Amino acid sequence: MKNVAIVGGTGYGALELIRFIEGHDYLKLTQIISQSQEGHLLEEMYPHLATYIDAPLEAFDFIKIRDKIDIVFFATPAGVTKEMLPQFLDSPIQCIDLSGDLRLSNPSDYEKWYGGKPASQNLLDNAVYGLSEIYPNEIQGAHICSNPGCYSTASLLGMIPAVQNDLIDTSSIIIDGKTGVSGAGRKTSIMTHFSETNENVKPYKIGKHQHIPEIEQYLSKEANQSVVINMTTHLIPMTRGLLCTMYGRLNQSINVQEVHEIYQKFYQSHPFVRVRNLESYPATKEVYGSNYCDIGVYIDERTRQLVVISAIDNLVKGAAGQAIQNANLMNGWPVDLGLRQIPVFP
Ligand SMILES: NC(=O)C1=CN([C@@H]2O[C@H](COP(=O)(O)OP(=O)(O)OC[C@H]3O[C@@H](n4cnc5c(N)ncnc54)[C@H](OP(=O)(O)O)[C@@H]3O)[C@@H](O)[C@H]2O)C=CC1
Ligand SMILES: CC(=O)N[C@@H](CCC(=O)OP(=O)(O)O)C(=O)O
Repeated sequence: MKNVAIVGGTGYGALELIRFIEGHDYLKLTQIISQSQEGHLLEEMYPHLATYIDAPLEAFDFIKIRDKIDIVFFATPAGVTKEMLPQFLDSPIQCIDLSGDLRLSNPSDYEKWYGGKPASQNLLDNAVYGLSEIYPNEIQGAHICSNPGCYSTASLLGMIPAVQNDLIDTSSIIIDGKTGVSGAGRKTSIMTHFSETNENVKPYKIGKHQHIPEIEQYLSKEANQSVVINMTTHLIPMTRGLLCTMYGRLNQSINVQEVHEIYQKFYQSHPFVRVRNLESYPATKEVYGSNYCDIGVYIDERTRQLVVISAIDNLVKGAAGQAIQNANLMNGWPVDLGLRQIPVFP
């Protein structure tokens, strides 16, 4: 049994971590850390947790963590772990960061896309990128794991089989992304205000989304050449869910059956990526509350475009679920431990 702490205890990512840790055979939730609600019970804010958590929220105290915790999940906004994590470098505690602080290997990319000073090079060098299905060997035994962004997870799982198999012209990739409001976390804002989100679809962060350089970094790595993408993200009136429709121009004569077979083979040993049958395409409700990424493929014969559709729950495969999956990999446990829930439907 490993003792677990969560930092950022009152946020949405933390709530999902709690849900999965409760059902995990080898993880014991020992400490929930909150900078804003120290001393309070989580059920005061979240009555749905009544009877589950009886210990009060605690302030961050490295010494206390060092003495009793084996794994820390950081469900904090960008800007926090680059300051907090250096003190963990010399300890055996495994750290999993849900934020964007350690995802970009080039510090100048962080300054450009996130703003502010990047994490130290030492910290970046010590972190592995936690895209579970693609980098399981690097994640196994890792000390610090940087969990991917939600759009990055859906996009990379959707496009890596195509670029690794050289199916498309990598300069032609377009990603059309859509997400629900929980992607913005619990804090209130005009952006996610009910009356401005309900019955509305709005593009946001056009050309500026912080996941663009992350997707380019890992598509470039897998394609063995520099890849740039176009991605536009949209906020839609739902609570959870994220769907990316991706386009790339085919660079060879190949039919949809062959592409489908490539995708099926690519993910055959990965229980959380479900490649849909031909002519079946994923929807966010079909993965709601689960750690699945569902992928559908199509070829538009008129335009010779490969179309890949990828759906996840932003809070699960896009955040807390993948973080638990990474904890499983880091510790050599079955990858689906604590994550076997069927999606909630309807
Ligand atoms: N929501 C999503 O779908 C996804 C989120 N992520 C990332 O996961 C992380 C957590 O997201 P989410 O839970 O949705 O966000 P929330 O805003 O819901 O929660 C973040 C929590 O972090 C704590 N916090 C806020 N500011 C600070 C600070 N300056 N120092 C320390 N702690 C702070 C607060 O908890 P407290 O006051 O209790 O400490 C806050 O509730 C973020 O980096 C986010 O970008 C990644 C993928 C998807
Ligand atoms: C609706 C909304 O705002 N969604 C967020 C989701 C990204 C996220 O939370 O990821 P990181 O901050 O960890 O990169 C966004 O698009 O920025």
